[in-house]
Amino acid sequence: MDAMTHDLAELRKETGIGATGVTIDRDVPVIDMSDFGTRRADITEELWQAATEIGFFQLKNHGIPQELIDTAFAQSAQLFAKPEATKAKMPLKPGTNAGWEYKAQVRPSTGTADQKESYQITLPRMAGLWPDTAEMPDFKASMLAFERHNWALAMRVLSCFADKLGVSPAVFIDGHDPLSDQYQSTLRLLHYLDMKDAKPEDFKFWRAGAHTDFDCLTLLHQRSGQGGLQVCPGKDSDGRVLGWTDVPPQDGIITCNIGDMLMRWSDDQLLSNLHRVRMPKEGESLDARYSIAYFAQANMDTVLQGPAQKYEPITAHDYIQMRLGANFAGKAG
Ligand SMILES: O=C(O)CCC(=O)C(=O)O
Ligand SMILES: [Fe+2]
Repeated sequence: MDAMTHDLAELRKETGIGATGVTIDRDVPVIDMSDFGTRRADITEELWQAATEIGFFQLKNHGIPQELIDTAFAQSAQLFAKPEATKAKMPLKPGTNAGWEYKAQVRPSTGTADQKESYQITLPRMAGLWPDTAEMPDFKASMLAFERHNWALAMRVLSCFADKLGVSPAVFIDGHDPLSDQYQSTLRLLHYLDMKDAKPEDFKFWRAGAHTDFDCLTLLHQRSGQGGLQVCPGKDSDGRVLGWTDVPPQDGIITCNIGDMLMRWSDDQLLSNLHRVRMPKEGESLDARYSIAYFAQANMDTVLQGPAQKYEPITAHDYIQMRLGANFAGKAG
């Protein structure tokens, strides 16, 4: 096939959100958060540009101690290494974002389950869902500390967006108040399965199928050498063929994306775009992959409405219910 027929064939095959698409090299901006107190205005401009143009950015010198991140990953690996019967005592109740699940998340974009297990922490919903303290004495304290640090960083980023939106930072900070029983931000520990003994056909699945996040802002911690995250800034998509960009993990860097809730809350100024986790390619490590995501999601009773009032006001609770409903109807999300 010559290049042009090949391109056309590729174009026909690779359409739709769940398809492989094409790979495009491009940079996801890395934003330096150091000296935030004095550099706030500049940092705000950089965050705003990235969030309004592609919806993805990376943070360095973000202030979360590396030791806390390493401990959270070590505790996560210990948890996932426990026997299935132990983990099954902490089952995820669908729609709660709390507890453990194994290959239970089916993405509407692909119709198949993500090749992963996850354990999710949503603080007001954790009764009976923490691992046994005798077996994992440091788990809960490490996760609580890590969760709070992620919350604080997320609020710092949201405060910058508040400045540009012309609203008080309190709109976001009170809207994600962690002391409220309405709090529904989530720390999600992720374990993508080892592919060393996998069959060739297993590689046609996704570690995480293409989706946008429901929340306001996601902070994603990755481990270097454990790549696979790909992002798709909408505006570069070529017709219906989507262009995907690898975001290789780097030590000390947190990858962030805007979620659907903040897109609505900002009257569509801040962009929630597609991302996914692909299988390892030939020559890449077939080991398990671990990542940890913090989803800053407004409290259930927070009313979402942007400054330009483009959409009707809606509580974050009703918004999530609406999105879950759309998922069951087979739409992307
Ligand atoms: O594990 C990753 O790299 C991405 C996870 C993700 O996008 C999600 O859980 O929403
Ligand atoms: Fe995601």
